[in-house]
Amino acid sequence: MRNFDDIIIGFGKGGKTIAAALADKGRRVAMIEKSDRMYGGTCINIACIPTKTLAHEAKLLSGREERDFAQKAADYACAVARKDEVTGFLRQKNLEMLTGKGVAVLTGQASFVSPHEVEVRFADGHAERLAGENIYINTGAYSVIPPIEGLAESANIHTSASLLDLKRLPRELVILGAGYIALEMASMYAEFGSRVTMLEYGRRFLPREDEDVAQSVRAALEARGVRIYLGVSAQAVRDVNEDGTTRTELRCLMSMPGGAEEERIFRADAVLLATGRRPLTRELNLEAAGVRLDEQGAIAVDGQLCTSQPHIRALGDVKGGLQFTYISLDDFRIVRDALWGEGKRDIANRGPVAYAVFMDPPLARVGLSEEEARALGRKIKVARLPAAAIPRARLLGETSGMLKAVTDAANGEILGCALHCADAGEMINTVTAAMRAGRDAAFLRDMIYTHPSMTEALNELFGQIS
Ligand SMILES: Cc1cc2nc3c(=O)[nH]c(=O)nc-3n(C[C@H](O)[C@H](O)[C@H](O)COP(=O)(O)OP(=O)(O)OC[C@H]3O[C@@H](n4cnc5c(N)ncnc54)[C@H](O)[C@@H]3O)c2cc1C
Ligand SMILES: NC(=O)c1ccc[n+]([C@@H]2O[C@H](COP(=O)([O-])OP(=O)(O)OC[C@H]3O[C@@H](n4cnc5c(N)ncnc54)[C@H](O)[C@@H]3O)[C@@H](O)[C@H]2O)c1
Repeated sequence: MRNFDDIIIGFGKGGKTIAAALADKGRRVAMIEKSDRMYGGTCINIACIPTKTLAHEAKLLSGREERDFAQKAADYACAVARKDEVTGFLRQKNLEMLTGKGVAVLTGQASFVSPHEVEVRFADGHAERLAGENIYINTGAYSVIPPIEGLAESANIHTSASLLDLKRLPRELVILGAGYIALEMASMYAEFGSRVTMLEYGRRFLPREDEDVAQSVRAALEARGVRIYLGVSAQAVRDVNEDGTTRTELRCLMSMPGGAEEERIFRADAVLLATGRRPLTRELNLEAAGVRLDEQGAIAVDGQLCTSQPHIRALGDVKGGLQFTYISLDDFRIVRDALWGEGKRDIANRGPVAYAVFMDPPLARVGLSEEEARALGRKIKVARLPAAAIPRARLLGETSGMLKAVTDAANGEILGCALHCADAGEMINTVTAAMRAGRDAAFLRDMIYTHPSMTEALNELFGQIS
């Protein structure tokens, strides 16, 4: 059995960053990653980077002259090849980053044998045990597969990971779900040339957003031909052979006004399950380590990410809560502060955390929505601006969307901001920085922004309410 100071399970954002930092301190570190296709973790291999690479390619292609489906499919295959190039490069860089620091990278599946011992099972079937003084769990999340009859037998069912590897552009893509993954995939595949249908179980589109923002997003998708159905429950799928092509039929129950339900069949060349992701703990044999889960099945942690075993910490998606790469990175900062800093960082003091959905145009938000602020009983001022009013949006020809700000009516405190416009994913960071620094609406109103930029729209947006 090999002994290490620190064992990291899972090559995710938080895990690889803490592995590198520990190695820099001269500690003996082992990184266990179950797949040689996953060095660098979910983000660079099967999530953020490949989706945004494809989304970028899709946008470039959508600006081209009219093409027939065969040409669009050929362009899509080239985009997938470019995506593979980008992820392959980053995967190798990530591996070299750790091995270059002397971290022992073991490619096998890890599970606990005892609180300080981990077994690694390699692809060829042999196993090795490692002992570690401290252990960091960073195993991420898995895609939820809803219990729908016939899913396992169908040839056309995908999670986000397998869809990104599909070399053939689907003519008809049906997406179950209308969350983050669904929005990005719907927007991107519609731009590539697929006919996209979203089937969402819930009855409200984007229930966490204000109605006007959700409507703006819906209108942008529908303008690309995306069909959106709410209150849909998929019952069964089956494959049918049509002209030598295997297509999939989804039998669904649709909620009708008045409470009735109607059956409807949707046909697809590919079906994406975008129905949520849950913490991946089931392969870890956590009972052997005495590590407890919370009610949601995530690893239970305290504010500094210690599990029920103080020498074992959990970072990223596996500990529940927000599932973003930058949260996993912030988890690393919390651990760094606990190990070598002042011990003041905590999951409760991250400050405002924004998100961006990289559809076209992107949607980004930080802080409270108008509905949330009102539900809290806050006296608020609300400002709205159509994206079409922004000179840069005009010159880009990207005039769909809207901007919205929510502030405290008495003191101008910025409570929240939702942006659905070109560059929203960049602009939101400016608003987040102002909120984090405790600056008010007048600060963003009077800030000198570059021109012509999308961000300068914050002058006008916050000018309406301060
Ligand atoms: C399609 C998609 C798009 C997304 N887009 C964005 C985005 O634009 N921006 C954003 O911030 N977030 C995005 N996310 C979320 C983001 O990818 C995750 O929140 C983030 O990658 C989680 O990182 P992590 O550190 O928890 O671990 P991960 O990066 O998930 O790493 C976990 C690693 O552990 C390995 N592993 C698991 N079990 C074991 C085991 N038993 N033994 C050994 N190894 C194991 C896995 O193979 C994996 O490599 C997206 C997610 C998806 C699915
Ligand atoms: N840009 C980003 O930051 C980004 C992009 C993609 C994903 N992510 C992360 O990945 C996580 C997972 O994304 P997601 O979109 O899978 O989850 P999600 O939780 O955002 O959305 C899942 C949706 O599927 C619906 N649903 C569940 N079961 C269903 C069923 N059987 N039929 C139809 N609809 C059903 C839910 O009502 C919900 O609207 C997100 O929470 C997010 O943190 C982030």
